[in-house]
Amino acid sequence: MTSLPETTGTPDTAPVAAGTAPLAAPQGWARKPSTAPTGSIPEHERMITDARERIDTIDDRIIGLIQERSAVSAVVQKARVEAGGRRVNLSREMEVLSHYRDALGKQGTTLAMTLLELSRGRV
Ligand SMILES: C=C(O[C@@H]1C=C(C(=O)O)C=C[C@H]1O)C(=O)O
Repeated sequence: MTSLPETTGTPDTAPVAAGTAPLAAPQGWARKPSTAPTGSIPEHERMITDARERIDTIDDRIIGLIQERSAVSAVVQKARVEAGGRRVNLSREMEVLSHYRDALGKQGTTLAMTLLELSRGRV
């Protein structure tokens, strides 16, 4: 089976700060002429198909984790409401947003807001 290339070597851009999208591809991604025999599936097509299968598998895991997160969040919300509190706790939500922003940058905040909405509905 064709293995996916590792991303090696020094990127041709400096490491990007959190919240900044890297624009340039790492070195080693330059276009090469195809050496595939006529009529066969080109190497890059197989590599893309393999990589997309991996992406679909990763996405399934992410979706499962989001569902698990929502279920755990619902337990916390229910317990608080049953104890006479509010379902939403904004200071805790700020911690969640900071966690994602620190790890992923500006889009991390957007992602965390979507996760919170999936976990507790719109406020
Ligand atoms: C789960 C909680 O309840 C709500 C849901 C949160 C979440 O899904 O992360 C965070 C804060 C609360 O608005 C909690 O307070 O921890």
